[in-house]
Amino acid sequence: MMKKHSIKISNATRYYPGAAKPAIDDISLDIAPGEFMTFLGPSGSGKTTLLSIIAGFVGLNAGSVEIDGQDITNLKPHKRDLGVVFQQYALFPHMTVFQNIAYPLRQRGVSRAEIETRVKRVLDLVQLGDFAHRLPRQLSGGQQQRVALARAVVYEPRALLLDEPLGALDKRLRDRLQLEIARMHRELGMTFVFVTHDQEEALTLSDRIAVFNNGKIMQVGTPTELYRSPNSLFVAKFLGESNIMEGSSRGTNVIVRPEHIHLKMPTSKLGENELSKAARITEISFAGAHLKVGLAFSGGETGLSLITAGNPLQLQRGEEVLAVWSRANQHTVMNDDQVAAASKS
Ligand SMILES: Nc1ncnc2c1ncn2[C@@H]1O[C@H](COP(=O)(O)OP(=O)(O)OP(=O)(O)O)[C@@H](O)[C@H]1O
Repeated sequence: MMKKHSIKISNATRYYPGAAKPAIDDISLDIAPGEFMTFLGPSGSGKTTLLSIIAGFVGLNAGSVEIDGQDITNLKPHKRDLGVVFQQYALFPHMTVFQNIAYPLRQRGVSRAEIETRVKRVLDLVQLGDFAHRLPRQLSGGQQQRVALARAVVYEPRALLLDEPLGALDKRLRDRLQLEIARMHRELGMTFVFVTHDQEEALTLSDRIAVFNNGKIMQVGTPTELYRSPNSLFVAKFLGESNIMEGSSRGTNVIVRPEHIHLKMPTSKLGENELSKAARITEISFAGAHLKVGLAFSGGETGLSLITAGNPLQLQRGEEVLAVWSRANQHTVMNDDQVAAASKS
């Protein structure tokens, strides 16, 4: 188990040359020692820029980065002692797997015997023990990326920064490597900062997720917190499907997750803490254990209900129903611009 390190970003702002608005707009974030932190957000929202700021590849116009309380804002990348893995594997093509992984150790003047031990250990960690003498071109994409992971952790950096490391892989391989990355994080106990635009990947892997939009972090929280209590429409939409309705006060919206919407006959009586809206069924589709029921609410919004398969009500497309949910399962959120404005401190 390695020593665990914290990363602190304070009021970070970065303009790319000539840009009218910042790629990173006054972001502050604390990453705890040993935490698996994911930056999640749409393309262009600033995830890679913030990761590159931590790595030292991109500078800041304002703000600071600290590791364990030490200010590293002006430290050169190679002095930061951070492991980095990008989407493209960037292995040395003429070196074997062993030589690739040994490279950062050789550069640091580690002894031959120690190199032998450490490379073996990380090869086992990424389950490539039998591939030490192959060249990168003799490996699959997934295997190459495992070599890149091994090379990034072999010198025991203070944290591992991963920028869409699974982005170039097909879905099946992606799922497998996700599990391997989760296992590596558990076994190493190291701080991981992981960039993705794939919400499922973020929910599977992360201790906490920072949701990016337009150079700002909209919300930071555990997967459960973000899913159950999103603070904005943006976060609600980005993490799964929701029913979104206008709230009772101005500038607010009410959201309810599809699994919390029950369907009843239009004349049904409501319980004390139940709320409802009239709706017409636009679609019914089978999704394994659930039926997915598409809805058109009376107010014009579209919605979705997930009900356990079996269809006891014999629902039909075109039918008028009552969409019902309990008060405890609805969340009132502010509009996105109000949340973004409030996040500035
Ligand atoms: N080297 C650069 N020069 C100028 N503008 C840049 C540069 N790199 C990124 N940008 C801009 O900064 C903003 C944030 O980009 P960034 O790559 O950080 O987003 P991202 O969330 O990582 O997106 P993606 O998921 O597509 O990688 C974008 O508007 C992008 O066009």
